[in-house]
Amino acid sequence: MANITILDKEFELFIPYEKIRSVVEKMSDEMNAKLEGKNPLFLCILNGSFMFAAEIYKRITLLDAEISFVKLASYAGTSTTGDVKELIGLNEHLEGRTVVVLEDIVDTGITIAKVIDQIKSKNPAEVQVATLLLKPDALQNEVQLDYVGLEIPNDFIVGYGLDYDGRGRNLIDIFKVVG
Ligand SMILES: O=P(O)(O)OC[C@H]1O[C@H](OP(=O)(O)OP(=O)(O)O)[C@H](O)[C@@H]1O
Ligand SMILES: Nc1nc2[nH]cnc2c(=O)[nH]1
Repeated sequence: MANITILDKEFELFIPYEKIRSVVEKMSDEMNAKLEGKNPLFLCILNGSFMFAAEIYKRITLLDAEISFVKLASYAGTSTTGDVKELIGLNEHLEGRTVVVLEDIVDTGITIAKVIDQIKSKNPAEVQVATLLLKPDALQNEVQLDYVGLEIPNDFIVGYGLDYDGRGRNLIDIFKVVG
């Protein structure tokens, strides 16, 4: 496939959709087995995870499963640490529930660590974390990951929900930056 250009960057095909689909199928099989008999709440972390979450969730066969959509929003905090991030859109009571976080990518691990902290503060019975992609060489801290689709090198990627400056989320395959 020919390279594509988004804004000022060139990208080459990296993970074709057929590969993504087989990874998603394997992950959802694993979740169906591990979550049997539970009433799990899947939490899609917007924006990037919308496509991954939809494809996982339609393969979840548990009749007691539920899904919700949340976003980690930044706002100018007054704390000395500067940037404060808060999970918004979470209306469900998490107390006593099994929560399964759905992320498209864990890069530095900063986002998922914040998400896990905020979910745990609401006293769920258990938190499980699923990510389609993991960049092991970029991870800054150890993070809890229960389901990992693919480990990838530390290159910038777009497609399948992931954007470059708002563009490229609609690409069905995943592309990586050239150069
Ligand atoms: O491990 P990290 O280095 O924290 O990076 C991972 C996060 O980066 C992306 O989100 P982004 O902040 O770009 O927002 P978006 O999902 O709305 O595109 C992605 O969806 C993850 O949530
Ligand atoms: N689009 C995109 N978002 C990211 N967030 C963290 N890593 C990445 C990446 O490689 N691509």
